[in-house]
Amino acid sequence: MTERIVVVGAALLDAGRLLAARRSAPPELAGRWELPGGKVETGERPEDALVRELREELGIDAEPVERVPGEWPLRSPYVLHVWTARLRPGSAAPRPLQDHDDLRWLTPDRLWEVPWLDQDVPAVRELAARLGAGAR
Ligand SMILES: Nc1nc2c([nH]c(=O)n2[C@H]2C[C@H](O)[C@@H](COP(=O)(O)OP(=O)(O)OP(=O)(O)O)O2)c(=O)[nH]1
Repeated sequence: MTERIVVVGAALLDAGRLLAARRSAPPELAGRWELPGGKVETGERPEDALVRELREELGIDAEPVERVPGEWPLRSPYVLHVWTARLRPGSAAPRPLQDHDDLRWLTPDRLWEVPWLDQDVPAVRELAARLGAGAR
């Protein structure tokens, strides 16, 4: 059996808004929106992977808050785990430095205004429920 690899995605929240990031690569994912993050490396704690990826991709200093219960399948062997996170005091504002070419802070009523990656929709639905947003 192929080993599964955890991808940590951040539900970065600020003033009740969720940060969505538009992928710039690879071509099959470009133009679709996702939760910023990336693969957990061998021996790395998921929270540490999240902080590392958010620093690399967005230039921010983030604090993981809690794991959102659940696990969502991505392209094999990857599975998505989601953690809520917030900006630490003094952090720079997020910028699309790597992997993304646009960012948007979405209020709960606008969560579905961006074309999420198909495989992210169940996780975003879970976040919508937690944020008290409308269903889709
Ligand atoms: N970060 C992230 N990746 C996602 C999401 N949904 C989804 O299918 N993926 C896929 C895209 C990639 O195939 C894989 C994560 O790759 P990545 O490119 O973000 O991770 P990474 O920085 O660790 O990768 P690498 O370039 O160092 O190999 O998971 C999502 O919401 N967030």
